[in-house]
Amino acid sequence: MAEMVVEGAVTLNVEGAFYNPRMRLNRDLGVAMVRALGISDYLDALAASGARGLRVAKEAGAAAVALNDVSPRAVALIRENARLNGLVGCEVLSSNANVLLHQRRFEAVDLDPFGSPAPFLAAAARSALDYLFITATDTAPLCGAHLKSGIRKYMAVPVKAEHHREMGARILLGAAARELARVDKGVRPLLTHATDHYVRVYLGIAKGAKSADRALESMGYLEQCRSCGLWRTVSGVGCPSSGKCSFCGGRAEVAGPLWLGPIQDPGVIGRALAAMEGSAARSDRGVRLLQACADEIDLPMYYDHHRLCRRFKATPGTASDLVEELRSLGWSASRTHFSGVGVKTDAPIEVLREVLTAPPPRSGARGGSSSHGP
Ligand SMILES: C[S@@+](CC[C@H](N)C(=O)[O-])C[C@H]1O[C@@H](n2cnc3c(N)ncnc32)[C@H](O)[C@@H]1O
Ligand SMILES: [Zn+2]
Repeated sequence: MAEMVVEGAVTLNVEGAFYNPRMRLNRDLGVAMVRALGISDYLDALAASGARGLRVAKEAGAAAVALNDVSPRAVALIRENARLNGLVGCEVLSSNANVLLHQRRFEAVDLDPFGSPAPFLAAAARSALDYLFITATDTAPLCGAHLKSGIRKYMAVPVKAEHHREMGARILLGAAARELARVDKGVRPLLTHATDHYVRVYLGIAKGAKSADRALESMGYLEQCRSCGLWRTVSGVGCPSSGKCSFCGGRAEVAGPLWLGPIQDPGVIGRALAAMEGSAARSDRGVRLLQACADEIDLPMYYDHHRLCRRFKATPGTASDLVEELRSLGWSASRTHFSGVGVKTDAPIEVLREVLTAPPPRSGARGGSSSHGP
């Protein structure tokens, strides 16, 4: 029996294999990124119905696309769907992904597992020559809600905090960077987003021990205050934590190791935007998400505007007002795709408190005369 769906430029029979229509945006962006990066040799390592890999073959024009799944039913469907869409040139494989990834090398490897990608990271780090794309739907372990599971899967301690979505992305990026470093490869995140129930990262890979060493310089820890929400980053392999918040004296917890380096490449994202704008699978949400990722300032973590206002007993304006006020004082600030109420800034927390608790009209603070400018 056939259960047909149309997604992007392909028609798929998804009867008896995993197919999640809510992941369409994830696949739309994947196609746009493959086009933006000009990838010609791509492996969909956990392909299910083949939705992702077949769309890459059809819409991104990648010359050599391989699709793999360990399930015989999935493999039969991938073959059928490849035929149905005139994509008989695609290679269909039926291996345990870890065996395949140890046996062969691909320009780009895409991991889209059930839950955590952790069981596949080591083999994928070996196989991927230039690009590694990873989806993780185990957001509770990544973000700190299931602490022990996070530690087991990613050998890192996530701290549950207001910026938990970015915490999850950076724990995943850190785990990938360390796996790649083990095989003398350095990593450069090109696009990172946390959307709906998953985190998705697109990594560029640079070969060589020196590249790996350079990438590991972006690893570190995050000291997080339980009381006031202040955080500070600590780069390097050791984490000298006082255990005490320097702002309010509250208890500070340590998260990590995690990735503290840049997570977006606006140049690549701009090309993905152009690819998406010109494609049949253009989606408003996809365009908005890419634009937001390109526009956010690339510093670790963000504040939740509502929580900041509650903490400082401030009358809430909007997150955009706060961004504008910080910018007018000379600080870097932006909204973030991670949260509708998130604010990223390099301003210290003292400045945030002053800005939020300044007597109205807050616009009186504009004009750049503050002694707190950078
Ligand atoms: C979440 S689904 C993939 C969804 C697909 N990428 C998409 O976009 O529609 C995960 C797939 O991984 C397959 N799988 C699980 N463990 C595997 C393994 N060790 N090797 C290969 N395939 C595996 C499952 O059979 C399942 O079809
Ligand atoms: Zn504090």
